[in-house]
Amino acid sequence: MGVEIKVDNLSKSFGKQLIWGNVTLTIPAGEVSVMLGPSGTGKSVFLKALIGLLKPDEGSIMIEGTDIASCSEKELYEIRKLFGVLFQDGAMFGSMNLFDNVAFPLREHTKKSESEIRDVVMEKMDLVGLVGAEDKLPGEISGGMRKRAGLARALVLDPEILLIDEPDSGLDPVRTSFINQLFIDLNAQIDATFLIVTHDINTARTVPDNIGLLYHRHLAMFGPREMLLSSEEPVVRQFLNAQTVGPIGMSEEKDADELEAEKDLDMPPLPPIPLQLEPSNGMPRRSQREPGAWCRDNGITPPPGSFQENMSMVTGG
Ligand SMILES: Nc1ncnc2c1ncn2[C@@H]1O[C@H](COP(=O)(O)OP(=O)(O)OP(=O)(O)O)[C@@H](O)[C@H]1O
Repeated sequence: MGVEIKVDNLSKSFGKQLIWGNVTLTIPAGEVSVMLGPSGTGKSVFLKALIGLLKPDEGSIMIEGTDIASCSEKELYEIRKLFGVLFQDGAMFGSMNLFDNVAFPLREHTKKSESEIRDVVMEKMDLVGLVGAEDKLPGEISGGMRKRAGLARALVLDPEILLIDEPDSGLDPVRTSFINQLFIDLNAQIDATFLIVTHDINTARTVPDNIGLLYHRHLAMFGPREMLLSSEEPVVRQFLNAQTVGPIGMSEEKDADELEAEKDLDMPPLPPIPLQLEPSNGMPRRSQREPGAWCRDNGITPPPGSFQENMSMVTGG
């Protein structure tokens, strides 16, 4: 289950404004990947390109032999059936209760009977922990519950790829932890390919198998979590450790004067790499790797104290 997304040399501009160029990466099948980047670097534009809502100017996006960037509307319609999308606010219809919101894609895209629809909806409501809330209106529930309902709706057509746009927006740290745990538990159960766009450094450090970083109109790096968390590359290191020293400034890149002023400042040492979040039932996910395996296989010594239980969260410096 889960399919690979192979992106090659992708570029997108609006008018004269280049959003990003030469983006090349393979999002592995069945794994959880996170895309990070400062505000305005085009993370949402990237998600929209993946589902064919925005056409890139150059490059290809191959999914199961179809190039999303150049295929016909008919092919796009077919390929979109592989996707589930969770938008930032859950994108619920305000006048429909949660049951009808979650049932909506089934009523639109399948010929299932109402009793079959009820079974699927209740199964997905159960997966996201919302059984009992079917009759509630979106306006009557918390932001966290709305996201869960959006997730249930994204799951009803049994997607092979789940795209999730800023799941932590508007959520407190506890709700964010719960929803992160839900993603890991879901990935273990359905084995779909997950791509999560987020600003939350703690999510990026603990949840995914892979991390990507969009910065300054290009993809700075994409690879296994341990590769980025042990990277000395200044942009990656600054962003993933939420530091002020480094090339990223308040409004994207620092200018020459700012960089000159901090040239004698050392970047703080890399913090330990935390353990990756595991499924709550203790059964490993198919794509889960042993802690430290990537570092060991690549001859990298992880920062001291890495992969220990009960490590405190990164708070930056
Ligand atoms: N349809 C559009 N037409 C013109 N410009 C657009 C369009 N969509 C996005 N942009 C521009 O593309 C840039 C990247 O936007 P995007 O929303 O993808 O950034 P982001 O990285 O997701 O930001 P944030 O983290 O703040 O959500 C912005 O400058 C935005 O104004």
